[in-house]
Amino acid sequence: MTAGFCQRCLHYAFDYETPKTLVIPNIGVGCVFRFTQLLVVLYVVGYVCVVQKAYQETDSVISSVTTKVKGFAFTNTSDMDPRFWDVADYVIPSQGDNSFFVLTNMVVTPNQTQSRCPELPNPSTTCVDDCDCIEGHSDPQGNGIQTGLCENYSTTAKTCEVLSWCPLEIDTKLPEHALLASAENFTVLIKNSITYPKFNVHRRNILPHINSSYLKRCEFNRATDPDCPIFRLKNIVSEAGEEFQDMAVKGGVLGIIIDWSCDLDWWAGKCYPKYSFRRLDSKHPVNNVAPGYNFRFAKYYKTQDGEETRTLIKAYGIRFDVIVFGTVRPE
Ligand SMILES: Nc1ncnc2c1ncn2[C@@H]1O[C@H](COP(=O)(O)OP(=O)(O)OP(=O)(O)O)[C@@H](O)[C@H]1O
Repeated sequence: MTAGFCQRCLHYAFDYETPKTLVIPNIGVGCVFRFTQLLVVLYVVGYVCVVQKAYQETDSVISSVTTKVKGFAFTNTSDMDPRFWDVADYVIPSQGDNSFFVLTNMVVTPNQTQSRCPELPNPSTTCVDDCDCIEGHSDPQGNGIQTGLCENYSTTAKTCEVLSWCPLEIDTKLPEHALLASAENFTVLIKNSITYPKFNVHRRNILPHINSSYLKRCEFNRATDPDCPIFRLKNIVSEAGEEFQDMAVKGGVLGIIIDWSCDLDWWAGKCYPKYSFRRLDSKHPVNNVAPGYNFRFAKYYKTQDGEETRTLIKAYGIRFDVIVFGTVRPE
């Protein structure tokens, strides 16, 4: 037992081992072997080194974006008094976080006061007498808090009365053609500064060769003015493959994508913004439930006798989100 153990130890310590080379003189096997070697070399040199440049360190972009929209519109419809619009009227809010919203269509309900009025008729608000209405009941889909009374909405319909801002908004009256159709000719200046902190690279999309007189008159055009940071809204929407007037009716979200991927290798040496545009809210061709983008806001007034009134606006429009991305590859 002990002798066997000692013998195994001696073999382990003093046996000499060497691999034996087997040569297979066969063209087919040789071709497969060389082809596999070639694939490995192509992957390492071609893809990892040349395409991916995996030998380089990379850094991600830090960016700041500001926008300024310009343009005027004039509306003269039967629903509203003739009205002139400038940027302070149609960009809501006036400053956004990497985005700006341009009002294109709306439902306006003027002269609302805090009072009582019959609800808009629908299966849950129609009533025959007061017993059908519950005092204090409020439905988030409704327009106010029920008073418990059943009132005449029209000569043919009775609905539960609500405490609310009356008269109530009737948003089925959304104009079929966008009210601010001329918003397509508004322009936006996008100022974008970026930093790659690891490599101390700073750039802005107003490139060094752009002077103020050029900035006053230029407009982005992929062929003729690819460096101009002023974009016409219609062109942004059409480059995203959409029709401005269609999108303006119910609103939507559009992405302005700025790619700052830089390669600072001496033979590449480029670090310019590349612009692209795409619609971000899903426009499903079949399921067209709840399309577009809208929200409500109000402007408040006081009448001469001190009563508070407001104009409610259900605003439809296009929100433009500026999305900046990129990585830098240093020399
Ligand atoms: N949306 C836009 N469309 C066209 N030009 C624009 C737009 N926004 C700014 N500009 C022009 O770009 C230049 C730089 O704009 P910036 O906002 O930095 O300066 P500004 O003097 O405050 O501009 P302004 O007083 O004209 O609003 C100005 O000549 C300005 O008129």
